[in-house]
Amino acid sequence: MTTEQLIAEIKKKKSFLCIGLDVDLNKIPQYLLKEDDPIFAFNKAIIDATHHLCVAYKPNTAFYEAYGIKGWQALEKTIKYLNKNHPEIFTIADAKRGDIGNTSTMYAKAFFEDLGFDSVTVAPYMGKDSVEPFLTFEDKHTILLALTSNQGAFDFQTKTVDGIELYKQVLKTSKSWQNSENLMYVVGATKAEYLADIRQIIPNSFLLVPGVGAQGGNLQEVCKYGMNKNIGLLINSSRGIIYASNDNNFAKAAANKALELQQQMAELI
Ligand SMILES: O=c1ccn([C@@H]2O[C@H](COP(=O)(O)O)[C@@H](O)[C@H]2O)c(=O)[nH]1
Repeated sequence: MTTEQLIAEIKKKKSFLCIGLDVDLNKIPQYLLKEDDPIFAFNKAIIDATHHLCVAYKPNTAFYEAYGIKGWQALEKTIKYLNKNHPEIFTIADAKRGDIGNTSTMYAKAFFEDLGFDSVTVAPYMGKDSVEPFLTFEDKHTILLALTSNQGAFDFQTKTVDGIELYKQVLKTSKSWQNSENLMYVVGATKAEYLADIRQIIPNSFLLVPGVGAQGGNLQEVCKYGMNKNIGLLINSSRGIIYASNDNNFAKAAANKALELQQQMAELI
């Protein structure tokens, strides 16, 4: 998907909501465990109930890898279902990859070509040659971790190196990489006070912002400092939406939570 198509979808739906599909078999309604593929059955119900309210879905691959081959098959079925039935929706494999160049190329092929995701999250720690292989894929997006939502972000990301905070160095340096127009960045909703500085460095890039909902990030704060002329934000909520209830009405409860966020977004656009 191109960035222009993503922007058009945001404007059409008046939503920049990304729903995280982080499926934990201990948290889903227990009757689904009787299905052949409970993870896919859960995802399908959530997608069917919420697709008109969001512009992106983000399965975190950890929640699939944890269930071995069955988990990976459920991930594959989920992305194929999305691409077939909702090609207008932006898909994010939250996999946080990145390695030496030839290995990164294989990661990129796995997520972009084999599975068919629009984007993948990548860690910047190994530098330019670990990220550039992802950037060579046309109309695919690499979402680089910049300033993450967790407490550990303060261990390294905000430390000063050569007179500049490391997360700012990641933003500045990555702009010089080949095909950097295919970059987006992760900034945690819990770090909203950093967004004005971040927008000075990358005014036009899209930001994936996790941390609204279960982690306590504030949607209005994020929008105040992080929104740009094209909105430029994908706000993710995972547990806060998909586990709104774990009874027979879980999909409806998820849709109600998604609607609450979408309505708040519509007022901010
Ligand atoms: O900085 C980051 C980067 C990624 N995540 C991921 O986003 C979701 C958040 O889930 P919630 O249930 O809405 O808290 C999850 O997959 C994280 O691994 C993040 O939280 N922060």
